[in-house]
Amino acid sequence: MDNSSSQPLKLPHTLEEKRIKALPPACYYISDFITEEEEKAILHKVDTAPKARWRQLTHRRLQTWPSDLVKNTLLDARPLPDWLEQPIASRLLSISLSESQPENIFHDSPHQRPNHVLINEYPPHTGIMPHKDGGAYHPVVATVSLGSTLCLNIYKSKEDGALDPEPVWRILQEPRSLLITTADLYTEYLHGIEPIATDVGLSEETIVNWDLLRSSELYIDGLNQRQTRASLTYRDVLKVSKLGNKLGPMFKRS
Ligand SMILES: O=C(O)CCC(=O)C(=O)O
Ligand SMILES: [Fe+2]
Repeated sequence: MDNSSSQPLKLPHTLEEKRIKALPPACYYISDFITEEEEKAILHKVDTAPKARWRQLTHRRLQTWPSDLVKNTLLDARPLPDWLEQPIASRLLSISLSESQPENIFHDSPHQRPNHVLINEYPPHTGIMPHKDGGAYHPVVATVSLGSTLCLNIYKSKEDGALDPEPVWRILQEPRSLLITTADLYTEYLHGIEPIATDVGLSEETIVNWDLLRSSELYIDGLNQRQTRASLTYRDVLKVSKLGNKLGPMFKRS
């Protein structure tokens, strides 16, 4: 493969260097987490997965690896396939929290690593309603974006429980970036993606990770024209069924 076009990755030594300071602790944004070649190879794997792997929703389609959850439980306890393990999961686990905390971001999760990947595909005009991820996962969410930039909105529930339709914060996610959200952002706030073709009003004032972007100059007109974006969401499912290992091949999906 021709690697001449790709820049070598400059990964940070610690996540702390890439913390989004305007957000409650702690969220991190690494603009160049994978190379263009790695992005291409992963997109190829996503696109060529067996048809039965896809679940088609009204607008969005998704894959789950190694499988869907049943009653918040992972029944299929097989490890992630190699193309989801390398380079993303291993790289994720190789970065320390900070100079004084050599542990990685999954060090205090039950399996000390992500055991589940959700792949979502968003053509332009496609989003995801504001939601919380719920109790099935350890509250660390690592999302790698492929193919296109788009804006993730963070919302707060009002006193009466209704959703405040104005996002409190907006995070821009570039292709090949990694976004990690944890703690309060996971449990107290909602997140969603607007079903639009162009993100508008982008600026240093409105985008909390503006200073961490790879190419903020692309958005100085305040606009981002979306292409199809795929996201890989890595999480640790708390409950893994022991029975899962014993299920016969009939129950297993390739
Ligand atoms: O695609 C994303 O970045 C968000 C996906 C998400 O929030 C979810 O699937 O729960
Ligand atoms: Fe979510």
